[in-house]
Amino acid sequence: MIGLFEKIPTIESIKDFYSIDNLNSYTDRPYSWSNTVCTLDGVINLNEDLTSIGGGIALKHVPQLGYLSEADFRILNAGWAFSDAVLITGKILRDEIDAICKIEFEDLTNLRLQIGKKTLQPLRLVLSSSGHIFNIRQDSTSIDSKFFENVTSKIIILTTKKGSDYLSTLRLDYKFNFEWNSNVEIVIFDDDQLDNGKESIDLRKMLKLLKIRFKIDYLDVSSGGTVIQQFRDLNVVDELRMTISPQIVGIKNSLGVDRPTIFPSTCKSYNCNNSPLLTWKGIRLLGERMIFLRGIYQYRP
Ligand SMILES: NC(=O)C1=CN([C@@H]2O[C@H](COP(=O)(O)OP(=O)(O)OC[C@H]3O[C@@H](n4cnc5c(N)ncnc54)[C@H](O)[C@@H]3O)[C@@H](O)[C@H]2O)C=CC1
Ligand SMILES: Nc1nc(O)c(N)c(N[C@@H]2O[C@H](COP(=O)(O)O)[C@@H](O)[C@H]2O)n1
Repeated sequence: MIGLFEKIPTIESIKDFYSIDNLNSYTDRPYSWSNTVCTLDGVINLNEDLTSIGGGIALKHVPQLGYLSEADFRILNAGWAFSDAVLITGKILRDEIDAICKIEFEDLTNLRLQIGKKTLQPLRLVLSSSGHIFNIRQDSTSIDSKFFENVTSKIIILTTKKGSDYLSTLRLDYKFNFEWNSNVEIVIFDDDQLDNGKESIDLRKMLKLLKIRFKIDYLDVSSGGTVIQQFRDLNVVDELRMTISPQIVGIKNSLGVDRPTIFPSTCKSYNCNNSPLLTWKGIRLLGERMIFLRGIYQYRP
């Protein structure tokens, strides 16, 4: 259960840490885990620029510590390798212009095939009620998006009628300079549920559709805290997977703007009798610095 990771975690160590043997999916939803790297104070994006979060949170550019971020990225990819689909959000695509969410290690795509997956890459799912899934500069007449460049593995955009209408207007207003081909599918949900005055997709309905229509048995939720928290409050996330980066950064950026966190303050209020409890299934330490956690949720009425 407890162990050390190598500087570049080996495929054997990864299988040992993340194996999904003996974990059954459900009839009406996928088995799911969240996948996050955060600081000790729970921050998941320093919000200082529009680059990958590995740079700041996972200490990518700190002298002598860059290997921590490389290991974290490999573990992130490993979560994707064991999944049938990866869920991110429009917010992520707006905040991280480099986000791609594709497995970048050949031994991990091989591992997928060994464990019976039919494709080299999992489906990529984008949740966005508004359809705002691009970072559009004000002065721009075209849109760049690494995520939508050369789409060779399937992307599903989970949105509302309003979001889909917005995406249609974008197609007319902007000259798309990326491929928007038959590998991209838009699924429209009823927008009858309101959250703080904004349309919000019913996540239970979404999960049922993912399971029944898209045959997704294992779902990696690589989204931010807002979505993970909704999953937890609905008791539909089975595991917490988290890399803890050894730094404390404060919940506001240098301009005083709030940073996103893994546990947002809008979370339902629990007490010690009904809070979701975790059992640690795996704990790994890397270089006396970074901690990798894998815990199973126990929900209590
Ligand atoms: N460090 C890490 O591991 C990760 C960091 N991030 C960072 O976290 C930030 C995003 O986190 P959060 O602000 O918590 O946002 P989030 O990624 O949880 O997404 C929130 C957005 O998703 C959409 N959404 C959420 N629930 C929905 C629902 N039920 N129906 C329809 N649409 C829904 C809405 O557009 C909402 O604005 C970004 O800055 C990103 O870079 C994101 C993922 C992982
Ligand atoms: N757990 C974790 N570790 C990292 O190092 C990360 N960058 C993230 N971020 C999430 O992963 C997705 C983007 O990955 P790519 O940079 O495109 O490969 C996106 O969901 C990020 O927020 N998570």
